[in-house]
Amino acid sequence: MSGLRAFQGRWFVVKIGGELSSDRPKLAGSVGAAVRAFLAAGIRVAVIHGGGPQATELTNKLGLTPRMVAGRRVTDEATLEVMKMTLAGQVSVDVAAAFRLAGVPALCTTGVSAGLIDARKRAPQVLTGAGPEPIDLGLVGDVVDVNTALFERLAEAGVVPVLGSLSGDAQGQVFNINADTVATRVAAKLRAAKLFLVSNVPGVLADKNDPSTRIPTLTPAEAQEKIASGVIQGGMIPKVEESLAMLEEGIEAIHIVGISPAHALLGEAQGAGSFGTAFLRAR
Ligand SMILES: Nc1ncnc2c1ncn2[C@@H]1O[C@H](COP(=O)(O)OP(=O)(O)O)[C@@H](O)[C@H]1O
Ligand SMILES: CC(=O)N[C@@H](CCC(=O)OP(=O)(O)O)C(=O)O
Repeated sequence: MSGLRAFQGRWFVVKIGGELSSDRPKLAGSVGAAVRAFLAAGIRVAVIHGGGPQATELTNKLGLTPRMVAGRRVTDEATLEVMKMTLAGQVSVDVAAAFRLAGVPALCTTGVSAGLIDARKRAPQVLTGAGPEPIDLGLVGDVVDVNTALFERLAEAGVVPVLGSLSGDAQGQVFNINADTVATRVAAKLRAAKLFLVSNVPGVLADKNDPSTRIPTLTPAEAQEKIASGVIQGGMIPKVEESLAMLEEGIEAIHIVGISPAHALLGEAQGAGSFGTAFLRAR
């Protein structure tokens, strides 16, 4: 625990993938317990959660067809309704319940609230792995600004802001944003000491089907090579790309870490590369 004291007064941002919210005791015993330890060490904590799997499941139940391009969801009006129901509904409440179980004072909402995350529509752009043409993802946003003053006030009040990855603009439009993207932007704006992307895999794997092949640390060049050679695929591509883009923006270290074992997040916070994959700015 003593190693954590070095981060007193700094921010840690923790992103949890949507699928982790379905097992409340597991989420409470891993991420919840780690966040409690961070707070006890005087660290400020913000949490961003996704809800991709739940959204896909509800989309299918409604008889609609989910469409993902390079790990991002093409979002029309009907899809945005589904994202509101899952991110601001089911997943938000399940995450709140897990943090209650862990004894963490989490205030669960979305980036739309009080302009915590200000966004605008993402212009069509070329996406890695999706061909040479620019892709229009519909009602998908880019983060324009983060209300860091409100994050600070919430932290001073002893509250952990927990945001589903919806955002909005001052005209009242709501946007869907990949939760990894929101987390990297929030961490950069808060000049976080650490960003943790907690997922269902223990880190970046040399063989994505073999959890024993975890790569402890990666330089930006090594990570780019692993994307180009196809070692890093699917949902891991935006995670790694967003991480690399933000490393130069003031975040000291970004860690991709699993939900198992329960002490993985806490252990990774105390020793980079010990339980996950760490991207370090200066190596
Ligand atoms: N080299 C790799 N190492 C680890 N995971 C990988 C790799 N390549 C692809 N993946 C896939 O990326 C997934 C994690 O991304 P994603 O499902 O988007 O996570 P989350 O929902 O937590 O954001 C893993 O479940 C895995 O199938
Ligand atoms: C634009 C975009 O792709 N948004 C994501 C937001 C949720 C998310 O990122 O959830 P996970 O962290 O569980 O993957 C989506 O619609 O799936």
